[in-house]
Amino acid sequence: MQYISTRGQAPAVDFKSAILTGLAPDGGLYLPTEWPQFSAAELSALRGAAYPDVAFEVFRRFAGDCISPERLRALLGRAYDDFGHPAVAPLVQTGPKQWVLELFHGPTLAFKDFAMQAIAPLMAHFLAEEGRQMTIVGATSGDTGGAALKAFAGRAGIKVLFLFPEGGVSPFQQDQMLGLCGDNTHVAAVSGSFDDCQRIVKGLFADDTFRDAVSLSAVNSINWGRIVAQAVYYFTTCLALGLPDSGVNFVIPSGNFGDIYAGHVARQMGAPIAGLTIATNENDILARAHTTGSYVPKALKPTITPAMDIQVASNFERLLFELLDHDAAALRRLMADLEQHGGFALPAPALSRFQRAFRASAVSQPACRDRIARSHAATQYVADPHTAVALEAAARLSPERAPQVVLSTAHPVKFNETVTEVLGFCPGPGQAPFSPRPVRSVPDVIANDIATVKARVHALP
Ligand SMILES: Cc1ncc(COP(=O)(O)O)c(C=O)c1O
Ligand SMILES: N[C@@H](CCOP(=O)(O)O)C(=O)O
Repeated sequence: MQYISTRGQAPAVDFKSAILTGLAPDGGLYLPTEWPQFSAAELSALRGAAYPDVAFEVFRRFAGDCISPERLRALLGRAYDDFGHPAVAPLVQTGPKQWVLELFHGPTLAFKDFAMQAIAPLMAHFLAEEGRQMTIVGATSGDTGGAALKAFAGRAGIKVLFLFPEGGVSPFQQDQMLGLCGDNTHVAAVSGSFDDCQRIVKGLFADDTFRDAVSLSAVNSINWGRIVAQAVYYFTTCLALGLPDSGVNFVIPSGNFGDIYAGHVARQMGAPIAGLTIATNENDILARAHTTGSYVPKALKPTITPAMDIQVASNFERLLFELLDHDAAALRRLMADLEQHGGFALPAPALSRFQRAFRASAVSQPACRDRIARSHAATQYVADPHTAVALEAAARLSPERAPQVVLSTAHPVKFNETVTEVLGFCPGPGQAPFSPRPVRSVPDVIANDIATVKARVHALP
């Protein structure tokens, strides 16, 4: 299978190059030239299959020409060993037709573990085959960083540096990242926003000399491997719910548009998905773009859902490419407008496709707090604030025949301040009440500019 760049100015590559490279050399995001399919019979045959077996079937369709089935099965067979729930991605029923898909049973208590635990061994395998080394530089609003540091710790030939916005992640997330720093895993706080961190990472990729000198790669959801790994739980959910004829309605707390885009990929591959709803916080560029077609970032507002405090949603570029009928030149023009003029307007046909394929809802902080309280009162379910954003968006949808699944993207303990403020308590990872540690570590803070980050990367041990 070949992968092309959304910007249309880089050569097509295979799966191995796409995931080792991260971002295409023309600044675009890699996409497959076609959607591999699951037939109805192939899906039915997977009913009751274990999570790693479904993951194998999804990955094999994208990567089968780059890795033997035996090796792929062996790598994925171990990828979910550190998850704290035998179902890996369990469903908890919270209403007659509503389930919460708990994606926080991985080693860092966030949905990012699903992808990192799968792509880290895969990337290490490909890298060893090539006899190469690499430096991964990433941007995080709190969860990607922790999951990546955990998954890549101690991997030979791979250095990792994650940038996060100073004061823009929860205390638990910050402590977790600092605690996961080691010989090859590093973090720095940037005096800026997550969007600044993401802009710096893309800026590093734009400098060919730097990129080659450090053998730069990315494991944010700009990396195609992340999307494949995240598509898996949409399949396992549809399978667990019996592949209903009505399809499944998913509601997804969204920021960088990676998680919901993975749902779109699963749908394109044949998963019975009836609906995909974008749930945003008050940083609502995706919901505004969906309603009006105007994709214009506003000043960032810090919220109680910091992991979604994002204005420029990197994976929206992948969807845009499809909405524009794969017209890379048109996409480049819109991206140039975003960079030079602060935004763009979706052409009318693209907007109407976007509206047909997705629904969207923006949730305020009071509504999010209220939903944490109401969910707990009604069902005893303790939702983290990001999950609560999606629960609130789900409550606003008109009732439908299809089962509704809300993605729970982080354990409540990662945002225990807000949960405790609303409910008076917060469960810890083992369900015991959580008590915060009194002493917190302090990160290095670096300037919000590319030159500083380059120097930092060159100085990595
Ligand atoms: C807890 C949590 N929920 C939701 C999101 C949003 O997901 P995405 O950026 O894939 O849209 C993130 C960040 O990615 C997150 O960490
Ligand atoms: N919320 C994310 C932001 C980065 O998203 P990614 O999916 O592109 O890695 C985080 O927690 O870091």
